[in-house]
Amino acid sequence: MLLHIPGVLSAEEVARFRQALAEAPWADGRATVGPQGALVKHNEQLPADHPLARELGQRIVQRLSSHPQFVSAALPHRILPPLFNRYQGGGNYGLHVDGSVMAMGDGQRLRSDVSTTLFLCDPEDYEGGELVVMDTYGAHEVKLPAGDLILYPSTSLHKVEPVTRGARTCAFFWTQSLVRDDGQRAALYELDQTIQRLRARLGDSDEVLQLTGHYHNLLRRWAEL
Ligand SMILES: O=C(O)CCC(=O)C(=O)O
Ligand SMILES: [Fe+2]
Repeated sequence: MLLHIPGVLSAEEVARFRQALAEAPWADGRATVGPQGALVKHNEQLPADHPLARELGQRIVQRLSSHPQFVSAALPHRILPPLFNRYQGGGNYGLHVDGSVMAMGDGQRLRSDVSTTLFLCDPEDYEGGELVVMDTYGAHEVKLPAGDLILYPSTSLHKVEPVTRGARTCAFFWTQSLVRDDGQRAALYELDQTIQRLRARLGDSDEVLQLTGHYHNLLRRWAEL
């Protein structure tokens, strides 16, 4: 499931993030990639252990942990501390698949189920730089307003097209979901969203309560803790 979630950060928050990141010590993005990715990755990243990356990353995780739509879609078990990247002057990231098991930094490991890009610049700030995600229906080009995010299954091949004018700055991170299978997660998301709409129309009727029970019983079946 590819899902666009708008307005995760406000315009003021994005401006503060961008101001702080403009003065950050950007480094070669190949520092955090395996041998296959290193061949196709041409961007810059803020080092993961830089205090600014930690502080801004924590704010993003905090926001998302209480964001009903993100929680419903990703069913997060663990979120890898967000990283920040920048592409400019032809910078790009060729077709790749994200690593399946990642080090959390605190000794724990995380299985990447859901990949996320949170845009910190607007489409008119740069030329190119589309995130292209492949699925059985073909290639999906994603270029969102600042403050919006896209989530997509970590099982997908994807790439970032060359940025030929301006700069593209984003936060990106991986989530280990309670439910590893994308199809099961998508079914739970759609069921949850339908229940929310029914509840808004009918209140907590018996049927809404029963459907909520079905939702939790499916999650109970599929969740891995
Ligand atoms: O910049 C992006 O939107 C995605 C980055 C990416 O695919 C990665 O770092 O693995
Ligand atoms: Fe990637």
